Amino acid sequence: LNTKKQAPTVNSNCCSFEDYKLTTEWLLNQTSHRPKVAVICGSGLGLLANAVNNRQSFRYEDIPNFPVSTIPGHEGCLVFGTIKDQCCVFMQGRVHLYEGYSLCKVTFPVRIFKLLGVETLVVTNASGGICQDYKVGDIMVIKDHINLPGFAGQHPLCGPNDERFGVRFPCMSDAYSKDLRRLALDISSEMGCSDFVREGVYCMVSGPNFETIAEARMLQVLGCDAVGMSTVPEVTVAKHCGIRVFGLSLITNKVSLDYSREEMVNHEDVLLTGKMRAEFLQKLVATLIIRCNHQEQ
Ligand SMILES: O=P(O)(O)O[C@@H]1C[C@H](O)[C@@H](CO)O1
Ligand code: HPA
Repeated sequence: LNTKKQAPTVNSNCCSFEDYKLTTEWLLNQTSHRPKVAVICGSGLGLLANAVNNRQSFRYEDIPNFPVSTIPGHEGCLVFGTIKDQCCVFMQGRVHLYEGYSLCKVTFPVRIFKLLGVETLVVTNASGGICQDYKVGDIMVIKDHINLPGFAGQHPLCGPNDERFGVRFPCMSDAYSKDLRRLALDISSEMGCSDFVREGVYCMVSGPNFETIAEARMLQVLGCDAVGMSTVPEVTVAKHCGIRVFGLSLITNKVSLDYSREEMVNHEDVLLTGKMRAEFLQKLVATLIIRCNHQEQ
């Protein structure tokens, strides 16, 4: 009698191991770069990849199985190259749940990075500041996150677990590397920029609308310092498969917590703030990449 339980077919597990393998092999055949660090660039932050030398770039639509960005500020290019002697790969733009992608597709690139041999993932995003001390243009080193869609079952690891990537019940209490957080704060201080670099908790909402005031107040009570529409699924999948994670969130707007406030947030302003902090962010990420291997894992 076969007692092995039949795994349910669920939407969230739309990619098979063969899909991941096919994409990885395609990339390995196209490039001789073998990155150890991957960077995901958030809204308006694709210019972080400008630090890369010996570039080789692929459009997402040309990579088999790769999800394609549909949002302005997400160029949709996978850029391989080097920063000093560190081989790295940058995603210029990501895809989001609200674009209609399953979380399996949203996190597809992370598992490709794993199979390519990536050991460290740097995630970046644009977010709204909930913490009252935060100002537009501040950079928040992500200390921890709240997976709000995950509470409602929108979780990238729902569905049959593939042990080739990780365990069924991964620990998330140390999702963001303490060593890399400390390194980023040291680099910021060396650059004389500590006054606008903070550490805090990022909360993911599904979007695409920005928060109502009542929702923003609820997030404040929950302990969120910043709110955005990405990152958490990628971090969860990276941590599941043993990739070390570091996260940066650019505060592009202050979230309204007050009914008398008349400012309205929009995506164009989010992208503009990215441009304002481009130079600093690029230097911070590049220096972190150069120095990250000298840190304990
Ligand atoms: O990809 P990220 O999280 O940086 O994008 C943020 C959240 C929304 O996608 C968009 C709103 O302006 O920017
Ligand atoms: O205020 C925001 N809310 C959610 N996502 C965001 N991304 C940039 N700003 C915001």
